Amino acid sequence: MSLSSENKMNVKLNNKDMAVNNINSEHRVVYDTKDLNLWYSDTHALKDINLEINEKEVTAIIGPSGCGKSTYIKTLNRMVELVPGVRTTGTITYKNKNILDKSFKVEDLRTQVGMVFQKANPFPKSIYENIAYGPKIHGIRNKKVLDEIVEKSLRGAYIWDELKDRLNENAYGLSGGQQQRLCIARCLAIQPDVILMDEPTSALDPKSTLKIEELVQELKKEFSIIIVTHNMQQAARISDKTAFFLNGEVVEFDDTNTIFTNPNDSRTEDYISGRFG
Ligand SMILES: Nc1ncnc2c1ncn2[C@@H]1O[C@H](COP(=O)(O)OP(=O)(O)OP(=O)(O)O)[C@@H](O)[C@H]1O
Repeated sequence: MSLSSENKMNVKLNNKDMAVNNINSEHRVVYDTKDLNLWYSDTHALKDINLEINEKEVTAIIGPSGCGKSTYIKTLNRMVELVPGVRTTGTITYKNKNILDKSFKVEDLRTQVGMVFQKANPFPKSIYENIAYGPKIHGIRNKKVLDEIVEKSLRGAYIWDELKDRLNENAYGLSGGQQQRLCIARCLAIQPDVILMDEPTSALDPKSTLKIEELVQELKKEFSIIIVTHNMQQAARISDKTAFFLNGEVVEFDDTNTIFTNPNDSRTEDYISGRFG
């Protein structure tokens, strides 16, 4: 994994730049979802979802409360199956394998797909141990190697300079925004292919939010990122593709620029212009 230098904070956020990015990009599909349905017992939460998510892009999932955004993102790492009574049909192909197939080992997925939650959830351990934990579980014991992983991961999450002299302090002593970037660094330490983010900035102030948004723009050079957000401006600023969910269905999935400037479906237009949701 080669992480970008901390100095590269030159982020292009306006629609024109995004359009140029989209035209120039030729990405392979990282997740191919076909005819996915999901039920929580009797609740039909996802209905006939078909989505091709490209690698090394930011894909935003938007839609009103209860439309199935979190359910979908948690299906991508099979976290959703921890809920009793969940049933799925259809397929999600990741690296040529259907991850919903019973024979697919969920552990294989967890080493390749990291997740960042709405509320930062560091372990009650030192900053260093938070990052070293995953690599240690995967058998890395050499202190020098762990030191390198910790530094690289914190640099990758643009938080090395802030934390390099505090590595032995408890992570609970960090601000909310710092804790969230620490959690992103913890994801990077397992060298994932994909980072799932479920409303990662909804509990943060505008300054911390901006830092995470800038970080996402840098991370997409190395990783595929799927982000659930309630924040329309955020989706418009940072994503390449946007999927609009409503009542468990995908109403529209397209280049973010198209979704926000020229949507096909009147329901998309109504939602992004704030007429409901
Ligand atoms: N653990 C669960 N058990 C039963 N039903 C659930 C569970 N989690 C979600 N649901 C239902 O599935 C549907 C989709 O919920 P989900 O949390 O995916 O929506 P969301 O779009 O992420 O909402 P929000 O924006 O409020 O987080 C809702 O009807 C919800 O009540």
